[in-house]
Amino acid sequence: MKTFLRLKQFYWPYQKYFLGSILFLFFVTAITVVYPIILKFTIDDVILSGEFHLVPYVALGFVGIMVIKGIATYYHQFFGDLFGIKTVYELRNALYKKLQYLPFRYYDNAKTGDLMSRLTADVEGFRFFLSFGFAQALNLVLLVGLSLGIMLYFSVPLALLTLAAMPFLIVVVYRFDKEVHPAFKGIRKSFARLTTKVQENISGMNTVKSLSREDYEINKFVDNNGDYKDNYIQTSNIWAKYFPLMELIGHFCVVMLLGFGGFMVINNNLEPGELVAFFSLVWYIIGPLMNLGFIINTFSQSKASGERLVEILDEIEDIKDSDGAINVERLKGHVQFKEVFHSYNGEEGMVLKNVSFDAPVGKVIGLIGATGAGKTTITQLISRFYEADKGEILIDGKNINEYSIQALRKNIGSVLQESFLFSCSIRDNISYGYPDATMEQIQDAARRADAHEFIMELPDGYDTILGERGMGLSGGQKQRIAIARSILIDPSILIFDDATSAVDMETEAKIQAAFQEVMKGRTTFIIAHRISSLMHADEILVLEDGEVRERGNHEELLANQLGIYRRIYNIQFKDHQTITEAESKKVSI
Ligand SMILES: Nc1ncnc2c1ncn2[C@@H]1O[C@H](COP(=O)(O)OP(=O)(O)OP(=O)(O)O)[C@@H](O)[C@H]1O
Repeated sequence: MKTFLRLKQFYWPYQKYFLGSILFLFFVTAITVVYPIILKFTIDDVILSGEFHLVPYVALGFVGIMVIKGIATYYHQFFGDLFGIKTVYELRNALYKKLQYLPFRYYDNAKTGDLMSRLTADVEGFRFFLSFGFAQALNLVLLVGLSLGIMLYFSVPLALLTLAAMPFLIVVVYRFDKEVHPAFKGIRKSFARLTTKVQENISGMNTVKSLSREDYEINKFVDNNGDYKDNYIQTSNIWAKYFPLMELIGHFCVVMLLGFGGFMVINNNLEPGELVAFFSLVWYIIGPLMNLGFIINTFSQSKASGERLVEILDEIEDIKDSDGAINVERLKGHVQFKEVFHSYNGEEGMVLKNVSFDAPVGKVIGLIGATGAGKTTITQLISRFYEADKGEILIDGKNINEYSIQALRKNIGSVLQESFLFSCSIRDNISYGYPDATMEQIQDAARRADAHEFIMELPDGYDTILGERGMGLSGGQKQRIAIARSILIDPSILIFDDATSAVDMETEAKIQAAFQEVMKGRTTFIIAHRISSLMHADEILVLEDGEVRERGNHEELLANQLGIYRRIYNIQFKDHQTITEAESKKVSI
C-alpha cells in the first residue's frame, strides 16, 4: 500500500474518471445480479404459473436491461482507461524530469536498459492495474457481496454452504500472493537486464565487431534471455500450482449447492426457479474468485512496477540550488581552487588532494598528467557535476554553490573527447544550448569552429539529419560541431577535455586553430596528453595521483630538467624527432 500512497499525487487529480468508472461499474454489477432474479421470476412466476402471455414482456425487459448494461460497460471501461492513461502520462513526465536532474553520481552506476524498462514496461504495468486491475478487484467485491446477499435472501442454509469453502479459498489466495509477488519482481528485474544487454550491445557494436566477439555476445544474450524465460516459467509454475486448487474449491461449492439445493427443491423448501437463480449466482461468486489469481497477479505486477518507479522518484538529488542561489546572467570567468579535496567513493579513494590554482579571466590553463591523475575531475567540479569533499571553488570571488546550477552551467562550454550529437539536424545540434539562436548566429559559431565549410558541402547543409552517434561525420567534423555548439552559448569558461585526442594531426591543427579563435576573452581549461595541445597555455598544471606536482608556463616547466613535464616533453619530442628523421630518410631515398 505504501507504494500506492507514494504515487497518489499522480492518480488522485484524476479521481473524477476513477469515480465515473466506479459508478458505471456499480450499474454493470447491479444489472448482472438482476439477471438470475429475472430467471427466477420467468421460471417460478411465468412458466410454472402458466402465465405464458408474459414471456414477450420478460424477453423485452431482458433485452432492455442488457442494452443498459452494454452502455454502462462502455463508460466504465472508457473512464477506467482515461484514469490509467492520464495518470501514467503525468508519471512518465515526472520520471523523465527526475532523470534530467539526478546527479552524475546516479548515472555512474545506472544502466540505460534498466532505466528504459522502468519508463516503459513498469509504467505500463502500473497503468494496467489502474485501468483494469482495481476495477476488477472492486467488481469482485461487489459481485460477490451482492450475489451472497441475494442468496442469503433466497435461502440462508444454502448460502452458508457456499460460504463454508471461503476460508480455504482465502488461505490459498494468500499463499499464492506470497509466492507470486517476488516472482513478478524477478521477471521485471530480468527484463531490465535483458534490455540493458541489448542496449549495451547496440551502443558498443563497434567494439564487438572489431574484436570479433559476436559469438560471446550471442551467448551472453542467450544466458540473459534464458534467465528471463526461467523467471517466467517459475511464475507459470506458481500459477499452475495454485489456479487448479482455487478452481477445485469453486467446483466443490457447486457440487454442494446442487446436491443440497436439489434436496431442498424435492422437499419443497426451495422453488425450482430459486435453485436455477442460485446456480447463476454461485458462478458470480466462483468466477470472480477464480479470477482472483489474475487480479492478484495484476496487483503484484503493478506493486513491483510501482516500487521500481518509486525508487527513481525517491532518489536523492544532492546537487541542487542552495537557498537564495544567484541567477547571474553572465559570469566573468575568474576560477579559483583553494585546497580542494575530492573522492568519488569515500575517504580512501581521494582523487584530488589539496588542489589550488588561480585562473584569471581570459587566461588559458593547461592540465596534463597520466590517465587517472584527476584532470577531468577538476573540470567536473567546476561545472558542479560532483561536489568537492573539502576546500573551496570560487568563480568571480564567490563560491560556486552560491550560483544557481543553471546560471553556472550556462556560462561553461565543454568539448569532450567524444562529443554526443543528437539524432536531429546539424542546425539543431549546434543550437542545442541556445534554441533561440538565429541562423546567422549559428553560422557564425560554425565559422569560428571551422565547421561552416564542410557543413555547406553536405547535401542538406545545416538541415542534414545526423544519426544517434553523428553518423556520416568524421571524428574531427563531429568535434567541430561540438565546438560550435559550445561557443554559441557564448560561455565565459571553456573546457576542452581531450578534445583533439581522437583526431589526426592535420585535423588537430585545424581544431586548434578554431580553439585559438574561440578562446579569446574566455577562461579556458585544456586537458591534453600532447604537449603541443597546451604548450601555449598561460599556466600548465602537471598532475600526478590527484596532486599538482608542477606548475608554470611551457618554458618554465621545461627548465626543470628532472621534472615530470620535461620527461613527458622528452618522450613526445623523441617520437617527433624519430618521425622527422624517418620522413627525411624517405625523401632522400
Ligand atoms: N564517476 C566516477 N566514479 C568513481 N571514480 C571515478 C569517477 N570518475 C573518475 N574516477 C576515478 O577518479 C580518478 C581520476 O579520474 P579522472 O577522470 O579525473 O582522471 P583524468 O586525469 O582525467 O584521466 P584521463 O586522462 O584518463 O581522462 C581515476 O582514478 C578514476 O578512476
